[in-house]
Amino acid sequence: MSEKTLNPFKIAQKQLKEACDALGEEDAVYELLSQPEKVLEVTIPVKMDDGTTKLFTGYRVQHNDASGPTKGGIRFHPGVTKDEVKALATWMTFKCGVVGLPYGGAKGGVIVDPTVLSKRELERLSRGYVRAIAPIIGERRDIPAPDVNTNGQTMAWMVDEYSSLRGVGQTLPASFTGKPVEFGGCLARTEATGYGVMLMMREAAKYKGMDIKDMRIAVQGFGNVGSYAAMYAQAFGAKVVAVSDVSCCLYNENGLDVNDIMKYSKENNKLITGYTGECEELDRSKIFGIECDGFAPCALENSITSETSKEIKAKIITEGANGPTTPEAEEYLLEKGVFLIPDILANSGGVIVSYFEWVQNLHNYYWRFDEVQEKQEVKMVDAFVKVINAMEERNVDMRKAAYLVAIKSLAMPMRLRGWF
Ligand SMILES: NC(=O)C1=CN([C@@H]2O[C@H](COP(=O)(O)OP(=O)(O)OC[C@H]3O[C@@H](n4cnc5c(N)ncnc54)[C@H](O)[C@@H]3O)[C@@H](O)[C@H]2O)C=CC1
Ligand SMILES: O=C(O)CCC(=O)C(=O)O
Repeated sequence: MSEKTLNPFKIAQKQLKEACDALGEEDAVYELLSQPEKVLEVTIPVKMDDGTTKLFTGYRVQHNDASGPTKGGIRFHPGVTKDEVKALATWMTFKCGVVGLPYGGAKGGVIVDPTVLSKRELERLSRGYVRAIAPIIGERRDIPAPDVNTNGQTMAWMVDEYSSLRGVGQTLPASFTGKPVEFGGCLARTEATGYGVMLMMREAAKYKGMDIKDMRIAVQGFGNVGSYAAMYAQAFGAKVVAVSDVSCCLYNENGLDVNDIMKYSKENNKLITGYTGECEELDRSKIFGIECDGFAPCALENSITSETSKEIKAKIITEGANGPTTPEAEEYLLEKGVFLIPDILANSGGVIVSYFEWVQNLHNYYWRFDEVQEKQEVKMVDAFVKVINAMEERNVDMRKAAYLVAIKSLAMPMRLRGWF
């Protein structure tokens, strides 16, 4: 099996096993966390614009609800598989655990190429998916959010559909997060994941005796996470020398104009190819070999393989994507002395601000943009310090340390509930 097609669920289980062994936890902790509690597979019939009906396969996986309702995004992508959604749900449990949110993990996915669907077809698919998973979700049970190829608009359709289905004669905004601000969304949620990725780059730089202002940074993926990661890297004073997406890599050793590229990509079907500002357009694979100090993979799983890791020049990697580094690549990078901030910590900003959105929806009281970012920063920097302490105390790498922190916080409620 090539590393690109490695089963992410097997990787998640391996990461968990290693951390449980390092902690000396009872076998029951590994057993309980190694399998999701619920896996729902659904078939969604969608009436297409040409009058035909197409069937789509979707999943919702709830991994563990010991600490609270489950939480996690919904992905629309042709490469979605049941095991990928199981892995993403598992990682969500540890992500919520490491930053201390009162949630367990979940994730959803639909096998679809959304780029070939019209807006109307996408709306019908989103509503159909919600009708199919409605029996197992809810604002106190499992709260979905956006992920790859879904956004605030998708969430708005889903809240609308879910609220009518529940038939209580009222809108239920807390049933989904990542909604548009005009429809119960939270200020700073759109920016949250990318902002958090660069908060972690900044803290990692400090820990390594560097200053983010002196860093050259490269970002893979220019969607929600990657574009805001690049924007905040620049806002923190770093030089963003390269960004890439599925279409190409843009490079300028003197620094790119990230805001201008964001504007261009919005007007160009969310792609950066053809941008005519000051830079070179390279093949997307060139992002790995860019001369830089910090690298943020913000696209999909398994992009840093044993092959691409050999090209990476960065001293710090912050994983904006979920599962971007294969175990083989990680081993090589750690041996080389690269400081790697794992996904469950680095990209936790999204679910942290989703939690803030949920709290605001339940209270119908809304916070300012700067209040949200301040609260996000406090949570992430606290978690960073906890993980660094665990790393130093136990002499393990950052990923294992993050799992140790998360597993400790998960084992207690499971024990108190009498699950083992
Ligand atoms: N949206 C969120 O709040 C969160 C997302 N994540 C993770 O971050 C990653 C990205 O998610 P989003 O930005 O939301 O998705 P998105 O759909 O907004 O963007 C994905 C980006 O990746 C690019 N891409 C796809 N294949 C690529 C390839 N082979 N090479 C280079 N670029 C490629 C796309 O062109 C696009 O720019 C995913 O792993 C997701 O699970 C993690 C935490 C929260
Ligand atoms: O915002 C959320 O609730 C979940 C975000 C997500 O799917 C993730 O962190 O991978």
